[in-house]
This record gives sequence, C-alpha cells and structure tokens, in this order.
Amino acid sequence: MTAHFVPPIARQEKPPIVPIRHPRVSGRALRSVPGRRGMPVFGVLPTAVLDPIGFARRMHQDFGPVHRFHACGNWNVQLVGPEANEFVLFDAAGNFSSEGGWKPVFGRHFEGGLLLRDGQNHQWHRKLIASAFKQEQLQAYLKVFSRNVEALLGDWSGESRDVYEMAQRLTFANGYEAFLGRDAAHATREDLLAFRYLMRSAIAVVTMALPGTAEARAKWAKRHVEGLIRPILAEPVDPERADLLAMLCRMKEMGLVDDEEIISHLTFVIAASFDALSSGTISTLYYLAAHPDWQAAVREELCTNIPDPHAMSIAELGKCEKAEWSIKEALRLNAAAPVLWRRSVKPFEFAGHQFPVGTITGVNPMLTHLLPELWEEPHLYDPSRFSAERSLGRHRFAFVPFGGGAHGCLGANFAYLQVRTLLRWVLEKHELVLSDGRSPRWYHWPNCRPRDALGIELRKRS
Ligand code: HEM
Repeated sequence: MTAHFVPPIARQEKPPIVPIRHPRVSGRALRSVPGRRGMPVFGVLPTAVLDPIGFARRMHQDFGPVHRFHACGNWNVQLVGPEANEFVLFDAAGNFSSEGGWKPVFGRHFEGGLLLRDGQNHQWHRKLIASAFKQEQLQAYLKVFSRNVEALLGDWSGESRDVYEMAQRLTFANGYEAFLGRDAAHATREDLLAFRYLMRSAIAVVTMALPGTAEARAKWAKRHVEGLIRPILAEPVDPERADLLAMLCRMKEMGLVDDEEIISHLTFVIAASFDALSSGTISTLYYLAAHPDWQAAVREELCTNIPDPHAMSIAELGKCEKAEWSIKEALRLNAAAPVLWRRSVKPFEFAGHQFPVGTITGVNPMLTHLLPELWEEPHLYDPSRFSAERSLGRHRFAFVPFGGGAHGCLGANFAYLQVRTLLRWVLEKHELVLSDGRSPRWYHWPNCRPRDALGIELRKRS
C-alpha cells in the first residue's frame, strides 16, 4: 500500500551533515566583477527590498549579466540568464551549497529543512520526503483540494473580498490536510499566521527579537508550530493515513528519522507550499480576471474535459493545457520565488570571471522571465507562449519558477494540480472580474504577493 511505501534510499545509512565553513569574500577578491557598493552599512539593501524588479533591471543594464552588490555587510554576486541558472542550479560541478546561500535568509527558523541541507545528506532526506508526492498520493490530495475549494466557495461566492486572503486560506487548508493529516476545519487563524510569520521573517533587517518586529513574530510562530506538531508525534499512527506526517512517523518507528527532523521537514514543507502557492494562485486569478478572453478559453477547456468536478482525476486535469499555460504565464510575470541563493564551496569560473570559495551567488528567475532576448514582448500576458510549438528551442533554464537541479521544487506537480482544481471549481459558476481600474501593485520579496486588495470580484454567472 502506498501509505507504507518506504523509498529504497532508506536502506542506505543516513549520510551525516558535513558542516561547511563559508569564508567571507572581500571586495578585492571580486574586483574584476562590476557592481555597486551602495550605502554605508546597509549597502544596496533598501533599494533592492523596496523595488526588487527595478533594482535587478538597473543592475543588469548598468553592469551586465554578471555583477555584484554589497548588502548587509557582504558582497553578493548575481548571475543572470538561462546559462547562469543552469550553471548554478543544476550545478554539474558541485560548486555550490544551498545551505550557505539560504542560511542568512531562512536559516534562523528553517534549520534542517531541505533547502538548508546539502550533498548526500540532502539527497537522502529529499528522497524520503519525495515519497509523499507520488502519483497515488497526488490523486488522494486532489480529493482534499476539491473538498476545501467547495467549502471555501460556499462562504465566498458572489462577493468582492480580499482574494489573496482567500488564496492563503485555501492553500493553508490543503497543506494542513495533505501534510499533517488533520481536518482543515480544525486549523486556527493562529496556525495560518504562524506559517506566514515564519516566511516573512526572511525580510527581517533587525534580527533581534525586539517587540513588534518580524523576528519577534517569527519566534512566537516557531514555538506555535512546534506546539502544533509535537503532540501529533506522540499519537499512534492510523494505518489508513497517507499524509506526509504519517509517512515520517512510520519512518521514525523504523529508526530513520527523529522528532526534531520531522518537525524541521514539516515546518519547511508547509511554509514553502503555503506561501509560494498562494502567490502563484493569486497571480493566476488576477491575470485571468484581467484577460476575460483567456478566462473564457480556460473555463471552456476545464468544463469540457472535466464534466463532474467531484470526480476529477489527474489524467483529466492533465488534458487542460490552457489552464496550465495560464498558471505558467502568471508565474513567469510574477515569479513567486524571485531570487535563488547559493554559496560557493569551490573556486569557480563563469563568463570569464573568477570567483573564490565563499562567494554568495544569486540567480534571478524574476529577471530571467522578463528578458526581451528570451521572451517576445515580455510584459504582455500571453499564455500561448507555453504551447508545445512556441516552447520549441527555448533554453530549459529560461523558465525556472520552480528552480531546477538537486533542490528543484518538490511540490511543482502538487502546485499545478491545486491551482487547476481551483480554476475548475471557480470558473464554471463564476466570472472573475476586476472591480476597479487600478494597476496592481505587488511586493516581490521574499516572494510575490499583492500590496493591497486587487479588487477581484467573483460574480455568479447566470
Ligand atoms: C507556485 C508554487 C511554488 C513555487 C513557485 C515554488 C518554488 C520553489 C523554488 C524556486 C524552489 C527552489 C529553491 C532553490 O533552488 O533555491 C523550491 C523548492 C522547494 N519547494 Fe517549492 N514552490 C512552490 C510550491 C511548493 C509546494 C506546493 C511545496 C510542497 C508541497 C513545495 C515544496 C518545496 C520544497 C520542499 C523545496 C526544497 C527542495 C529541496 O531543497 O530539495 N513548493 N520551490
């Protein structure tokens, strides 16, 4: 039975965590790389955080695809374009540590999560977690998604509300059930806020937990999440349960993982799923609301291929390519994870420049997705650019909303399924309408989300 599947890697001894010392890299060591130091102490941080796209564009225009900037006391290198994405994310030469790159951003609260592990230890843990995303599991999750969307639409239909809040509630409810095996009706507002605060702590400039700061909220959130998961670990595991937590608990009984590892994995997976997916969801809904012609095409495709949404299958959803293009196009225009970080563990060379061990290195999906040399009219919403014909010849690292390589997103299929399920339910009986003519304003760090209510209305179709 799938619920009791144990990946073959579990038979191998767990590779230990090999601690890596990341030496600090001086500006002198990077002198051949053009760039900007910015303000004393903060460097370019204020500009980069206030307007990440504008900042990335200006750096690219002024200094080219390989440049550096100073932020929070360190030099950071940015490599732009599909070749750079492949070089860093696929990392054929083993030049980079993900833990070293992400630690300053997420390390304080997500230690032990997959993105903060490297090498064989990472691979071992990743294979355990990946067993919760096999096809049979996804089919089971689909039922959960449908049930939760139906419940949410009952509350929400026919009104103009904060759609981002709705997207967060939905993705949280789905993650709560799929990963914790708990009925989403039991999820509290505090549970949701705890995961939100953990992700937002990435932008904390002040890392002391002073009252009222993002860091203080994240500290509370960490305690709250532990308090949520720990009691479940003490319960016997129902043999029928197929959620991620149940799988990890069975692996614990086999001596493969301990309580602390389970808590770290679940905290990271739920947070990664919840925040990135609500970002992808809101962008998809917004662009469909703004483009009624595409909305009608996606509606027709989904309702024709899936006559009864209660009995949806992965195969049926898989036929709905326009729905998939609309999600991809939203993720292209609004990359949920704008910049991906690594730190070099070896000296490396890229585009004729030499970089020492310890170089903090970023690649930029957000900017790559808007480069005019890769995308025709990059600011135009045109999902058909993802059709098979128009994708021919495109570099495989030109579109990287889910990253790629050893740390590529484990939840990409889960994400596509969830958004397509939502679209199937919403579009049949509703029209997504923009109720005001304002241009949307988005935050782009630490991931993409609207700055204010987008004015999306869900009007009942007659
Ligand atoms: C639209 C939705 C999502 C987007 C855009 C997204 C994006 C990403 C990206 C870009 C990475 C790679 C980070 C890097 O290489 O530095 C990543 C990793 C990851 N994502 Fe997602 N993600 C999404 C949804 C999800 C969901 C639904 C889950 C869980 C079911 C999930 C779980 C993970 C995990 C566990 C990793 C780390 C993998 C590893 O380090 O081996 N993500 N995601």
